[in-house]
Amino acid sequence: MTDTHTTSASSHGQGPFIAAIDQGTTSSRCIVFDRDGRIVSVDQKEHEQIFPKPGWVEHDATEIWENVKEVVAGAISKAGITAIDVKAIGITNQRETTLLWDRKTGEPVHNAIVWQDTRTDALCRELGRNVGQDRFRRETGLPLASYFAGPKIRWLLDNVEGLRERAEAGDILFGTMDSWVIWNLTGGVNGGVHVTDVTNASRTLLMNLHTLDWDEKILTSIDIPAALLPRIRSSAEVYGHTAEGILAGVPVASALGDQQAALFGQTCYAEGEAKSTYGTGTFLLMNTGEKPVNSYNGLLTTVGYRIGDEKPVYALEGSIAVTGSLVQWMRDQMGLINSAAEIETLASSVEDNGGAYFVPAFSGLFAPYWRDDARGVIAGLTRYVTKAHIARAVLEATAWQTREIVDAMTKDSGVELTALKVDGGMTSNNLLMQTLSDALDAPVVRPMVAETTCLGAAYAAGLAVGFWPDTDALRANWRRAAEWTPRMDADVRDREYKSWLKAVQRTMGWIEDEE
Ligand SMILES: Nc1ncnc2c1ncn2[C@@H]1O[C@H](COP(=O)(O)OP(=O)(O)O)[C@@H](O)[C@H]1O
Ligand SMILES: O=P(O)(O)OC[C@H](O)CO
Repeated sequence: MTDTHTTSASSHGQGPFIAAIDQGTTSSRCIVFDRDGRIVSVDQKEHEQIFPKPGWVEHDATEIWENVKEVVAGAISKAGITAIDVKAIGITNQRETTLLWDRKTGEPVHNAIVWQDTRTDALCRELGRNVGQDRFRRETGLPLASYFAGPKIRWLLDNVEGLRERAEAGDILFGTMDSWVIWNLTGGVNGGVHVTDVTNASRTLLMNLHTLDWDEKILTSIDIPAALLPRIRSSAEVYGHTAEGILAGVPVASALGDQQAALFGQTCYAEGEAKSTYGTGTFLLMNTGEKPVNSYNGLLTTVGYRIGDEKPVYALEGSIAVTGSLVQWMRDQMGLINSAAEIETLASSVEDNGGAYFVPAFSGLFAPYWRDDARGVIAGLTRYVTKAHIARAVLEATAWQTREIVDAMTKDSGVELTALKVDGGMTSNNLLMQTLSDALDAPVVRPMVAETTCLGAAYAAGLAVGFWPDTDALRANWRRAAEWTPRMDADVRDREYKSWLKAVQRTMGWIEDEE
């Protein structure tokens, strides 16, 4: 278990406090915040990544729930507080990761299928032929891709013996990790509430973006029974109360997908404000106001957040599947570095990439291409290239992928980014942040509290229970911690970007229909 940024509650007065749970792709964490949005305590625990076949990624949801309980107890005890000091709990989570469980026993029927998993490639192609790509984009704001939850549910119904009959009888519940955590927190088999929030529901391919309810026609065409589905609620309201444990009786008062939570934590409350989060993957979201904006350049239209009965706020999103996980791959699968931080030292030992470009299309390519048939390549290899050049190419891959998203965002929204707000684990890498600023030709800024995902969930929960009065009070908490400005010559930037785009083309069409 890791324990970072931990301070005692006494240095932040006597509270009260808000706790946030972030159920992420690699770990679960709980952070306690004070009224100024400062971190009081943190506890975090990683869970196993299960890779049963190439392209398949699963999590054990029971292990995740045990870890969630442990980190909540850890963060509360490190803060030296009790349930009385905690006014609400907020939930944020890895999105799209899909779980079905038995309503009566609380047992998962299968491991959770993780957002990165590509097992539904062929199913998506079949649905595209039978139902049509445009239909999904129009109603849900999303392209038909293995990334989203709907096809994963259908795969489980088709592949776990007897499951469809149990689902049709109403014995099975579906949830993304928000629903699983909330259901368990609020009592599980003893009356747990089965809900999701509108941001998480907007990632299923099953929610109509205009009505903000499940779309019956789409459910019929993917062949998913409505009896499985949770009720869709706003992102900030009291769903129920914690049934037992260290926080028994505390209201569970927010849920947002982690990227939307980061948008909220970065206080992007005005149209045109954007943030980019650098974790396992990278996700750039721009607030587009009260109406969904269609994308014609490969971005997703999604719900940004909805506070109680207020109008929903929409966002355009550019999703990149592999950024921090490429650094993990260099460490765990290749053994070229011993820690994620070491990639900066290795990459800094050379001036440039030595002509190498690494396109990590491990789960196909997400935005702006949405190509399930792509797979990773390292292009431009010669005998000159060393592991240090590859390390540099790994960092540049994150920067150029972001540049492609920013270009698409400008085309779709008409908004030129004057600066990019960043957060997430990779932003501790200075070389990467400088490379990003160079690739974008724009300043990159990081706030004082880099844990914006948990902060956003805490903010939404705090608004729901009146701990903070309004979003203006939250804006006042945002403080700049670091800024990087562009240093690269324009002609070098143009040449490098062109080479990157050429390398991207080399990834496509690797997987053929019959595979
Ligand atoms: N100094 C660093 N340089 C590059 N990548 C890093 C560095 N530190 C952490 N990472 C990457 O950041 C990711 C962890 O960030 P985090 O925001 O905790 O991710 P998540 O919320 O997706 O689990 C890991 O994939 C790790 O490889
Ligand atoms: O858990 P993270 O931070 O890797 O985020 C995953 C995203 O929500 C996937 O859409």
